[in-house]
Amino acid sequence: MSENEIHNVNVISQDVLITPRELKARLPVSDSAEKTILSGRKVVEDILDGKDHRLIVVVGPCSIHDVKAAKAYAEKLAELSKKVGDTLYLVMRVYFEKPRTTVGWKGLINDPRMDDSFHIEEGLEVARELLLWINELGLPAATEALDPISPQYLSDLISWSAIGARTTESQTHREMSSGLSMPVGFKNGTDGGLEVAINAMQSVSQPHSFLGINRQGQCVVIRTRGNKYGHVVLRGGKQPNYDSVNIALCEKRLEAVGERSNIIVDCSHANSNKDPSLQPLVADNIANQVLEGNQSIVGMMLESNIEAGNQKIPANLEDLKYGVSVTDGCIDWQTTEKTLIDMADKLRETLPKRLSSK
Ligand SMILES: O=C[C@H](O)[C@H](O)COP(=O)(O)O
Ligand SMILES: C=C(OP(=O)(O)O)C(=O)O
Repeated sequence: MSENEIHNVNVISQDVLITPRELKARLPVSDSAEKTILSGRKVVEDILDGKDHRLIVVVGPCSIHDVKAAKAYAEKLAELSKKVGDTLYLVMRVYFEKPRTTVGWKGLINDPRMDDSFHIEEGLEVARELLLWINELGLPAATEALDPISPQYLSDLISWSAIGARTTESQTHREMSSGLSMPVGFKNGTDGGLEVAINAMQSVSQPHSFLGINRQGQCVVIRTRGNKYGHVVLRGGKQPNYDSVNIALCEKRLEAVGERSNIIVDCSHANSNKDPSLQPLVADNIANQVLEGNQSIVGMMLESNIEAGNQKIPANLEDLKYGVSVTDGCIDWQTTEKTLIDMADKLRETLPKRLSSK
């Protein structure tokens, strides 16, 4: 029997990729980017440790598809950060990898030209260049860690990572998270199940040994220390789960397993019934819960872009509308700015007091 009959039956081809070391040598971390990354991780850790009174706000496009628009968005967010930074710590959502319910465009790394040509090496390079640029602007970056190999190429530039609702239960993602250098938020499951996120937190805080790649691109056994900065991100399921009852249930579950009560609320996805225009209402509800004395909400997430809504990827890419999401619908810039300024104004006096009573 020839080897071809039992090997790679469904594989068409394999392309050797640039190594993480080569890509990093081509696009090294500059001093100013490093400063942003170190301080970004430190502030997020301090908030999770109850040492910084601010709320973490992960805000930005559902996915990045246009680098020019992403940079224009980042410039606006960096300006806004100066206005609300005493109360809200803004981290830009820079999501390059999209987990799909069935099939669809999987993001800028997988298919940077958005034409099913899947130039993944180009995608990694474009992603790294953009992350460097955003960090050099002084804005920390957040992303979803979906592919277990891509962090070797990019995660040195990330200050906060999410594990998505579709992968929180996956052992591979928990192992990877146990070795990531930044705090990691675990979404509840798409059905609303909280246990998967609670279990994930318990798993990632422990050391793991698993298969991965090193900087030279070799297959290695990675042995990790465990990540002490896992936390829950409530994103809703069959129903929204940002209300005070669901927050209290989550607090009780965390307490029962001996985990710190740190909760980020995703105002989008099932918490807004996938209607982006509802996100400011969810954000306002969160602000009210904090005003009323909630101690465990440490942040929130908003899907926001330059323009509102979303668009299908057109056959002719020249027909793409500038600044509009090609995945989930987003709120526009004006709404984002108003939502965050209102929230900061509302919480400016309360948040520092909350810290002293924690
Ligand atoms: O945030 C993005 C989407 O909700 C997620 O990637 C699933 O998208 P889909 O259901 O359109 O595939
Ligand atoms: C896919 C996302 O969210 P979730 O995993 O909650 O569906 C996302 O935030 O882009």
